[in-house]
Amino acid sequence: MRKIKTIDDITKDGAVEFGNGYEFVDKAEDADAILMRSTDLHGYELPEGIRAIARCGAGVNNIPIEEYAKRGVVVFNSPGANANAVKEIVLAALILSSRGVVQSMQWVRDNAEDPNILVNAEKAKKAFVGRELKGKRIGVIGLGNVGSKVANACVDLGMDVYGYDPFISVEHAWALSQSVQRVGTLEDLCRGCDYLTVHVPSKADTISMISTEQLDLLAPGAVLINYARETIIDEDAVDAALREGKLSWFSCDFATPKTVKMPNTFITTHSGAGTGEAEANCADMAISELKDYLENGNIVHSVNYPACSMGKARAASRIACLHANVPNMIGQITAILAKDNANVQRMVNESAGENAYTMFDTDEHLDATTIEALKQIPAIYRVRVIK
Ligand SMILES: NC(=O)C1=CN([C@@H]2O[C@H](COP(=O)(O)OP(=O)(O)OC[C@H]3O[C@@H](n4cnc5c(N)ncnc54)[C@H](O)[C@@H]3O)[C@@H](O)[C@H]2O)C=CC1
Ligand SMILES: O=C(O)C(=O)COP(=O)(O)O
Repeated sequence: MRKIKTIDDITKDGAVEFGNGYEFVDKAEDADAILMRSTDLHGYELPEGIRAIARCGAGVNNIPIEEYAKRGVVVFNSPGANANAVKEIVLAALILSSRGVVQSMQWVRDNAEDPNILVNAEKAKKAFVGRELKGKRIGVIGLGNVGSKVANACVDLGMDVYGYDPFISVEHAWALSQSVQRVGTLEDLCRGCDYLTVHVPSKADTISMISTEQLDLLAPGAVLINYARETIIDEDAVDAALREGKLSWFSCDFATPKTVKMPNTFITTHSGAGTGEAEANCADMAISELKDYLENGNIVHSVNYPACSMGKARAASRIACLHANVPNMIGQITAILAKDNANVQRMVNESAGENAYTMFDTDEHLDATTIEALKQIPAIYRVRVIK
């Protein structure tokens, strides 16, 4: 029986299904793998037995992925599985930031006792006059799973859409409408925008990427939308821009001690991915990633190890080595296998950044001393006997 520990409510109704051969455990100490969402694992004491973590969702800034890589723990996410949910809430934010919908509804509630409300509403409505999105200029920062969908939807709304993403994938470049105009610098993107929306991960080069310098380039009375992470905007700069009227509105998904005090701001409860469909998509993807890794050693959608696949484990034995991406690893591994006279059927070696993965099938089971010798190679973080 393989054992799974869940952290966070993976779905609203609690339903998560791994199928035969798996059971859920209460303590991470008893588990082989963790299925989780947004809990911050920095400072968490990860038990030695954990081999893999799957984050149901896109952002992994809540997980110390490099530290875990060095401990031989593969971290997965579920790219794209919640992107449509985020796209839809960003479209809502665009409209709510432009049309006084919430304020007008509030007026109606506040005047519910007025017997002449129908007539008085006609007089009140001028306070809620907004502007249309059609023809306005929007800058989209990050054209990945969410950003590319948002950009295309804004084209469909008749907006003048500009995109900035120096690392755009070929897949997302293909998916982008030809009407989205790509620009080469953040400054060129921001210049003259009526709307700016951010869809980048939180990492060293995106922390506070929207600050006074960028806000000053926007059109007067622009709208800023942040459904990515709170760290991406400089909160003091956004607060000042709102108070000075440089920004007319700010919509974000992150209630921080500072955002909650900002004027002209709508804040949701980190609900960008909060649909039943997104929860189910993320859980399905994360569960199949964990199962393929635990049962076959295959790695799909990892954020700290390379993709690597040898299909189902059918040979007598399958071994996986998680190690540093340094020279002569294959030489050292095969030298140990040669000593054991092991016949390797297939071997795959892949690397990504500082980390690498070597997986091989052999005709017979390796003996314990061979496995121990593999573990003793200095740059090896973990050896898994999958079968
Ligand atoms: N509010 C919510 O519930 C949700 C928030 N998110 C956040 O949104 C982020 C984006 O999500 P996805 O689009 O699914 O991720 P993704 O990985 O598909 O796309 C991110 C894009 O940002 C680009 N990028 C990276 N660094 C950049 C930089 N310095 N400048 C410009 N572009 C840069 C990448 O090249 C990539 O195309 C996630 O990392 C997460 O933090 C994602 C899903 C739900
Ligand atoms: O996918 C992401 O990055 C998100 O922010 C969604 O997070 P959640 O699963 O709603 O905790």
